[in-house]
Amino acid sequence: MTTSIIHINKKFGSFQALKDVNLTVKDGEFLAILGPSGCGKTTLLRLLAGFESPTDGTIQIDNKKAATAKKVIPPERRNVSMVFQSFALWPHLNVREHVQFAMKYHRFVGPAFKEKKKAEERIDEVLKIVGLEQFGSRMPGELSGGQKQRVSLARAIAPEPQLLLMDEPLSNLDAELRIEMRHEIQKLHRLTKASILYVTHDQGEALAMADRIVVMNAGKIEQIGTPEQIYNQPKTPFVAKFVGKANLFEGTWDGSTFMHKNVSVTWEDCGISENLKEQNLYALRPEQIRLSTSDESQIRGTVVTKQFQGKEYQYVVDVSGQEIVVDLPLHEQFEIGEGVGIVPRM
Ligand SMILES: Nc1ncnc2c1ncn2[C@@H]1O[C@H](COP(=O)(O)OP(=O)(O)OP(=O)(O)O)[C@@H](O)[C@H]1O
Repeated sequence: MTTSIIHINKKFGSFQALKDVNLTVKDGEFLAILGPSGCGKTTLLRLLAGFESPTDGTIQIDNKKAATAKKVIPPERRNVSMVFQSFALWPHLNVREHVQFAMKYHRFVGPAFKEKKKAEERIDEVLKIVGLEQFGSRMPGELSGGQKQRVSLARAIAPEPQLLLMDEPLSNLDAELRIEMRHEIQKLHRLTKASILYVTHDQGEALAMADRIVVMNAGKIEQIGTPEQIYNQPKTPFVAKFVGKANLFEGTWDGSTFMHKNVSVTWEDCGISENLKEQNLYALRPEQIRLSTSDESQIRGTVVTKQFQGKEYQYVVDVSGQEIVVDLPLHEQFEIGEGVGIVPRM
């Protein structure tokens, strides 16, 4: 099933939350919507679920118009399920009843599941998929955060939706559990073969799980691409900074050579996107820089902070007022106050 978002605009009063958004979710694809707080991620998901209507534009699900400014097909008539950040469980239903309820009231449940025995088998199956086969009679109040999120995943996949919408499903879990659940969600994607639209502000989650990432900023799409394209070839300064935490240097490009704006330093192209070149920028991620105490670089600065990160040290170097972030292996140590040169690792 393909879902298309065509020239979508969404206004709340005079505030425009989405600005001419165009996007296609391919059949079976895992698409992450990545962006900072308030950029419009949840609004986009709510439009797809049918909880909001667009101010302008069209949403097409499975080649049918699901929403325009004039007509919106309600959530229960779309073959779509949603998983919420807050789990959204019903306090009076046990685990098994949550899944049962979703299957009973989901209009698209296949005829096979309408038969009681088949429905019971399907409930057993999904509880097994999410690892809750022993917890069927537990009430939500008797479950941990991770188990609650597993219930909401089971409830969402039970009716076999073709599009699964996930709104920051892991953000209420602790760091270790989040990493574990990333694997679970990927497994679930393989098993269900549903298209997944996964909203997150965590770049690690998006890079780890998605087939493609849509980076949003202030209601607009900045870039769409595979995790590798987004990380290695950011097209805009925002994507370079938000996803790769890149340092941006201003200068001029002459073919494949970059000349720094203030000092006579030239750098060869290490895969900078054409769009950044057109803006006369050179992006270097923290791990693409080394520091030097010799005079091999004229871009000189002073180490202002040094933080131990386990596998590396992270330094901030002040270069004429610009803060350059650099990650160095443990054996390349510098001290706060030390004068250093910035050198790309080619
Ligand atoms: N019902 C509403 N009425 C008015 N403004 C709204 C409404 N819903 C969302 N907004 C505004 O639209 C913008 C986008 O909100 P949205 O919830 O989509 O952002 P988000 O990217 O999901 O953020 P977060 O990561 O913090 O959840 C925000 O500025 C928000 O304040």
